[in-house]
Amino acid sequence: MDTAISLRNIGKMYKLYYKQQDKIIEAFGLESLFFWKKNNFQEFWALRNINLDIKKGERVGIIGKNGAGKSTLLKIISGNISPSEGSVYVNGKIQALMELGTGFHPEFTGRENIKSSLIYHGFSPKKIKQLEEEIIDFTELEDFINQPIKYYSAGMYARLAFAVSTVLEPEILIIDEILGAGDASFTTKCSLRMKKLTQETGATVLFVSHSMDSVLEICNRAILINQGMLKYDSDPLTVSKIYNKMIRLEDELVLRAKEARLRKKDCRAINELSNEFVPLLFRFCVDKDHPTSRHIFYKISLSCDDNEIANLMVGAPMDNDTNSLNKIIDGKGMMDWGKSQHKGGDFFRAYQNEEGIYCHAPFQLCIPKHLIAHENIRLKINADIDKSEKVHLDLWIKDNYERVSTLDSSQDFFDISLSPYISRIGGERKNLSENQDVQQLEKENNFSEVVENTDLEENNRKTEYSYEVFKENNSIYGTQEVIVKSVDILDKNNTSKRLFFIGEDLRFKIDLYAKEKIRFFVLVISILSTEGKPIGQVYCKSSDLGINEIVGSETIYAAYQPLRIGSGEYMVSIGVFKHYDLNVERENESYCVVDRAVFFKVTQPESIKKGLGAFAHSCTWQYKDIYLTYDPTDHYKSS
Ligand SMILES: Nc1ncnc2c1ncn2[C@@H]1O[C@H](COP(=O)(O)OP(=O)(O)OP(=O)(O)O)[C@@H](O)[C@H]1O
Repeated sequence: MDTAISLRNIGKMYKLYYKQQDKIIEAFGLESLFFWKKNNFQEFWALRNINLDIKKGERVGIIGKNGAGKSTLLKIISGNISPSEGSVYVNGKIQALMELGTGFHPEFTGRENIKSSLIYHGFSPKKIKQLEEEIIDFTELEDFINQPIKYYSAGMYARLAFAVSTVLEPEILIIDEILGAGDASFTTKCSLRMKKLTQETGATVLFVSHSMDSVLEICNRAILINQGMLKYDSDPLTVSKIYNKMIRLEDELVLRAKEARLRKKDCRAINELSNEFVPLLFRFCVDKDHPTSRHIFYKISLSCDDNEIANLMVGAPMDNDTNSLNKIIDGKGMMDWGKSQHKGGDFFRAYQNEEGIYCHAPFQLCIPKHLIAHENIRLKINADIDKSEKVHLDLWIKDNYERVSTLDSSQDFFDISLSPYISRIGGERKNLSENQDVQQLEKENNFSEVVENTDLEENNRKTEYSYEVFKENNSIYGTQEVIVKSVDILDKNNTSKRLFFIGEDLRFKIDLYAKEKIRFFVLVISILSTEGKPIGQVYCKSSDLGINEIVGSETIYAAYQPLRIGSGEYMVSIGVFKHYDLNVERENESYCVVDRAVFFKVTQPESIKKGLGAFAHSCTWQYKDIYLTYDPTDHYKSS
């Protein structure tokens, strides 16, 4: 039999206790105490519906964002925790290198730890002597081997743990992140050893790492775990491309969400994701207190002009993750959401009588702040509504839930315009958490992150990078006889983008507007680092473009073909000046300057592993009368 691991319908549910003492009470078996409310926890599915077969000799990389469920999966396979549902079949002796600090004694020296591990595994004294030297040799820790390992760095520890585990010739080797602590040359050494192990002894390797390079180097198969589900299973290159694309799309969304909010000189790193979104609190309810039947909900999403901007797979793992922007709110005994379920690959929950004291089934979806006033925001719901009663959809606006729609059983897909409602949230200054349910939840369940204080009015932006936005952000100055009406950043397909690769084509589209006739102006674009350091400046006179006068609207493009600046975040100032003299220090008189209020980001193509530096300069090589022009961006483009 060549199967090493087989997982069928694996799911892992953690009980999240509302109060710490509930956990302790259950752990000590004191549930019978009269004052303890039974079932005082939330069910949190960290993994669900995982089906996976791994053959002997495969080296499988497990990829996914933080909190995706990778470690939970490995712990289930290694037997550290048991699954809540499904079956695990493991064929072979497992060695698991999971967390630093496990397996070794901190007070023992490196050598003593090696010996005790080998003794534990029943090797003869002669074999121990031979393996001890082999391990020390592999770790290159000769100088430290007689020191207690409590003084070891994470990298040193990783070397020792890896070397010991691999000489034990495991049939299945599980490695979770630990090699990340080592340096690049050590990773290569480990990679070779793992390949040897799989080829010579048919060992199977499961490997978790955030480093895509290590996965590509070590593995011959990769799986992508996202929000507790197995999303892709293919060769490492394909899966790493899908993963990188997923990360890039999220990056792009954050950049766009961020851009409408950023003020002059306010160029913090993109790390406060949740600050860029407005939570919308919805609920399902019926005319009575509780539904009399079961109404099934599958997927709920928000879209803007048909682009999905938020989605919630109801019933899928982590659908009630309090750290998520989009989630159902399922306080037990408070809400009427049934348990998370799945059938034939579809996840769902029922809205049913759970005797929740709030008599409804609430959920939250987050909308990027700059889209709150958009005229085409729609809520899409896949559901199976029982015909015995109507289910209402309400949205929390000002101090109340307001009815947005009523869902009846004649359809299973609902497409509801939200714009009339959420534009009113735009005028709302109140903290959503003044909602009584949410307050109660926060109090009882520590769900403080369910809703946050959102200064909605202030973020009620019209469009991205428009004159109105610049003005509201105090990012504009000048006489305004000509104004920068809007700015967009386009790629070579004219798609609006904020995230570019070095060597890609980037074009600024600048819409100008003059109420009265203006005969001459100079357009200047200045790119700066987010610390304010000038990176590059270009300018152009209107007369050079054949513009003899401007009245009304005109569009001017500035193309960077190719973009030569290196990885990083950049801000852009765009100025329309009356004249532009490079030889004077003081600022030239301006019609309109958009000051450091347009942002974009540059990354390098994933296939390029070397750091490309701050600027992709071209150069001409010469040898005697041979001239050879080398443009690095030609190379990046083909990558
Ligand atoms: N003992 C636990 N109790 C409750 N929740 C847990 C527990 N262990 C993990 N979780 C939750 O399960 C989810 C998956 O966690 P896991 O550690 O498997 O993710 P991961 O993909 O390994 O993340 P990372 O890359 O950050 O290590 C997370 O939301 C985590 O908070």
